[in-house]
Amino acid sequence: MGKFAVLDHPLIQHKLTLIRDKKVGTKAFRETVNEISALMAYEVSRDMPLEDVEVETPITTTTQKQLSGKKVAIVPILRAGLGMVDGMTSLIPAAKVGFIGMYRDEETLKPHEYFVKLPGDIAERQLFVVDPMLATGGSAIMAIDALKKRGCSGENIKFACLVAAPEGVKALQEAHPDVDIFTAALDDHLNENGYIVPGLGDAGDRLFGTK
Ligand SMILES: O=c1ccn([C@@H]2O[C@H](COP(=O)(O)O)[C@@H](O)[C@H]2O)c(=O)[nH]1
Ligand SMILES: O=P(O)(O)OP(=O)(O)O
Ligand SMILES: [Mg+2]
Repeated sequence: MGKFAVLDHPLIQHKLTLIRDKKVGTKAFRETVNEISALMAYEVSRDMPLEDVEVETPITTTTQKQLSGKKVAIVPILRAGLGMVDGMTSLIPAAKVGFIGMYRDEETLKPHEYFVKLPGDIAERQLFVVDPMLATGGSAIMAIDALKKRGCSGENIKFACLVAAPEGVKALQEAHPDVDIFTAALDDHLNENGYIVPGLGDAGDRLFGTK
């Protein structure tokens, strides 16, 4: 089974509390989602492999560490996942970005894929799939299905969200037990409309000012 981690760094917790407030407007919501995503990138990338490299400092020659593993791609699930991209790339600037567009049917809560655009070498990369909300888990499961269909291995996929519902974590772990899951908060439950409680509402609408 992949790792499941709640990233409880105080700065992450504090910033997440700020954006749960329904009075927070689009600008502050977007900026804070990016700040949280940067802090999460730091934790999510913690086990990236290193190799020794020789460096000549002004004083001497020394053996130090540099990143050695697979190149990274960040894969936001549109729209809401877009809000996490700038924060992630602020820490991993060389990452490529792939896009999976998905919306949830409001009645059935089933995800519908409407767009996929990925780097050509996606199967060779370490992937960070991002979506602020893991609710039923349907969108994340379908996005990871789409990546596996294109040759990506679950061991190279990490899923990061801001708020997860227990129902979504269970569904994602059952569907993709090889994928690590990181969240800033594990909330209580889903309501009858498929929204996370207490949650923060519809992340896409709050990020882009729609509805
Ligand atoms: O409280 C919520 C719940 C869901 N969303 C949006 O839906 C998908 C995730 O839903 P799944 O049921 O896990 O497929 C996510 O992309 C969000 O955009 C939300 O914003 N707020
Ligand atoms: O999952 P949805 O339907 O909320 O999509 P979006 O992220 O575009 O708001
Ligand atoms: Mg939405």
